Amino acid sequence: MDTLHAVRARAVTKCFGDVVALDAVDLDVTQGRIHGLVGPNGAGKTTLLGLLLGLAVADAGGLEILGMSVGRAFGVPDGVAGFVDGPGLYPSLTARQNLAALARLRGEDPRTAGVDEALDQVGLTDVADDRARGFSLGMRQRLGLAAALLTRPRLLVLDEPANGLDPAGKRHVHGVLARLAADGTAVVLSSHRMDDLEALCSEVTILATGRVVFSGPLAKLAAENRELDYRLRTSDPQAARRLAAETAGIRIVDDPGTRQDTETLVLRTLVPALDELVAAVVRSGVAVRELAPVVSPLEAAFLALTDQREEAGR
Ligand SMILES: Nc1ncnc2c1ncn2[C@@H]1O[C@H](COP(=O)(O)OP(=O)(O)OP(=O)(O)O)[C@@H](O)[C@H]1O
Repeated sequence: MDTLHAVRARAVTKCFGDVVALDAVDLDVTQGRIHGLVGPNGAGKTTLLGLLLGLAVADAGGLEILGMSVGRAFGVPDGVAGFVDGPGLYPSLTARQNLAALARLRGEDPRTAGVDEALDQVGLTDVADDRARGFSLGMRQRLGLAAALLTRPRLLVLDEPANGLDPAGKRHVHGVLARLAADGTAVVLSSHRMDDLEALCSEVTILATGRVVFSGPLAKLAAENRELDYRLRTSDPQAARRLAAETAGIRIVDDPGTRQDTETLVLRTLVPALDELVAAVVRSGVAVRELAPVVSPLEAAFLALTDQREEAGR
């Protein structure tokens, strides 16, 4: 048994009729890590999460979850919790009653199952006695997460967990996931929010039309040899523009978002040339007031890799 891997998928394929939802997908998720799944609509994220939750079985390939080979049986594997397409809740029960009912279904005493602690962790203590029927999408997501926490999972699987969350709700959920990972639980989540993925995940898998186009540490994407657009604001925009034009490997690009803003330059370049420019700007007595990528490295990689995929498929 491989104790380090919470998930090990090899060449997993899943079709719905003629649609190949997953095409020979490999996925490794290490225990104690938060692993993000990202991809355009229809890329296969929910299908893959569904396989991890035992909601469907693969047509081909090998899938090991928490060291156990998943065969052709449906059902949530031991130690796994989570949900896709929103959590299943009893609308007529309160938040607390929902969790108590789930504890009872698993044969536990609801008084000692950690119901109140779970509600507290996701920030729902104040509405513990309100019926789930009246809950917003974000509150339902948080209650679903609390239900998953009750099972003390070793693998937590979540489809778009930040959907509908307000900033406070998001802070709660991010905190819960980070604590779970610190305690050794593996978390696999999908999201369209690059900022959430960057804040939470140590690893990401980018899917496009059912295929893995990148899988690995986020840091590797940042370090990939890829040009990014950077916004540079200085105390002397004209001097900065002149220096940028003189620096090899830097292109000044027109950014529609800042066309009115003559103070800011948008530069397309690799990191070493950017370093050279910043040093030259500072040497010439000009202050750097702001320097940031126009889109994050993850988003840039996502756009580049998923575009490539579409080009290749044409
Ligand atoms: N039950 C199903 N029956 C038929 N086709 C399906 C079914 N589930 C998924 N598909 C198809 O499989 C492909 C992958 O869908 P999936 O829902 O996994 O993508 P996704 O990456 O989660 O997309 P989104 O970001 O829109 O949620 C799509 O083409 C979808 O239409």
